[in-house]
Amino acid sequence: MTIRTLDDLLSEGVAGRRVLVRADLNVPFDKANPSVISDDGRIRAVLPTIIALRDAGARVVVMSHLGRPKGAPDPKYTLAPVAVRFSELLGSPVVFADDTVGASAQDAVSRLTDGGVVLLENLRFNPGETSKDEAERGAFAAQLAAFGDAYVDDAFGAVHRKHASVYDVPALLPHYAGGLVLREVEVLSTLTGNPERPYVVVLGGSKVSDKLAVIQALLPKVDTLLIGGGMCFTFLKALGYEVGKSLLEDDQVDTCRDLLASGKIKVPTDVVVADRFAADAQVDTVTADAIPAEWLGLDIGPDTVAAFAEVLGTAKTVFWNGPMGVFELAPFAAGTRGVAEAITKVDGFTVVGGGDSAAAVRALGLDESAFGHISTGGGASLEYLEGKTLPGVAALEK
Ligand SMILES: Nc1ncnc2c1ncn2[C@@H]1O[C@H](COP(=O)(O)OP(=O)(O)O)[C@@H](O)[C@H]1O
Ligand SMILES: O=C(OP(=O)(O)O)[C@H](O)COP(=O)(O)O
Repeated sequence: MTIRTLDDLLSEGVAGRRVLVRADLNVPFDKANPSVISDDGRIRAVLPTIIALRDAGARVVVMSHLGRPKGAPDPKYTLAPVAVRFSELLGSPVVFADDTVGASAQDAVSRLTDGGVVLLENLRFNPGETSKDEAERGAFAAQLAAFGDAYVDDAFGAVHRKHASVYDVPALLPHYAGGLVLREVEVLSTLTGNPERPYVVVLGGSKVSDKLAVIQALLPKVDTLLIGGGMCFTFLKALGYEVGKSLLEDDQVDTCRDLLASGKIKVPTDVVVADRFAADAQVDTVTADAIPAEWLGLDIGPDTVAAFAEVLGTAKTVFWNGPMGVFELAPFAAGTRGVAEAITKVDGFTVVGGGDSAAAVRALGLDESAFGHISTGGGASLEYLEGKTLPGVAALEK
């Protein structure tokens, strides 16, 4: 099945046409200063698509989610600061609509002139975006589709979500893949064929339940899986250790025990623990079987970094998603830094995927060019590597 691309749309001519672009502007904010964007990589990643459309005279309507609000407006998750940064990077105005499909959005879209850009408020403020009910999703999709004459998906980080803006809108409009989606899929496809071995996958981060589901499918394809970050504690619990107040998916402990039986998974042997989730917390490094009851694990320890680096030293293909610890706070950044540095030394093809993982590479001042590819999508990359059909890609193929 062929996918029509942004270039196809541009060659059809877009001057004066309204083009609805799904972007993934789900950027991280500074933990100490929550109104400040700490990494604008995802905004930069979609700029070529927006610039091409703007310069061709399209009327561009951009839509995105931010975080995981619960289907209702929540000021904590407004895209307003993203619109400001977006406009700075674009070098031209971005009109922010302070609702998604309501009066403000309708007004902003109706006032668009050729080459103008509107950003709608967070899609997830509307329950229809993420609903499992097809009719509810479809109704929201119809409201969004009314804003466009064509649809471009350049939200690689969200193509694994069967959400209205990703899956249902393309069924209602002529649809095209943006350059970012095409490039990401092209690079990741080199890992699904016959990756050079040893093939090592490193997983961390905080979206524990999402990722535990992926591990099962990924295990047969990889030689070694290194587990750090928030997800390691469910595995440590499966080994019979107490994990204090660390992130834990209690109902997944049995699954983790089964996964460990594969013999391919390495988990931390030491952990950096803290008495609370804060940069000025009391901090200690303990063996993985000695996490104090009231404390929480916020990074992998130095012995684990050394053991992971040894495995990575022999790897020929590496995929890494999810920070090894809370790298945003200095006392918990060493694990992520150590593993990232080990990956930069790999004599083979390396891919880093995920909004926060890519942000970590930049925040820690690592050389981005030392990685083979830095993907904007963590969960999306993982599901692609797992061999799953991605709803967003399937919708573009139809
Ligand atoms: N031990 C831990 N406990 C709590 N949060 C963690 C831990 N280790 C890493 N994290 C957090 O995980 C977040 C990133 O997770 P995730 O969204 O899954 O990664 P990505 O965006 O790269 O896919 C970071 O903000 C980091 O602070
Ligand atoms: O941040 C994202 O994914 P990632 O953390 O897996 O890279 C995407 O914006 C998707 O967000 P979601 O996992 O809340 O659907």
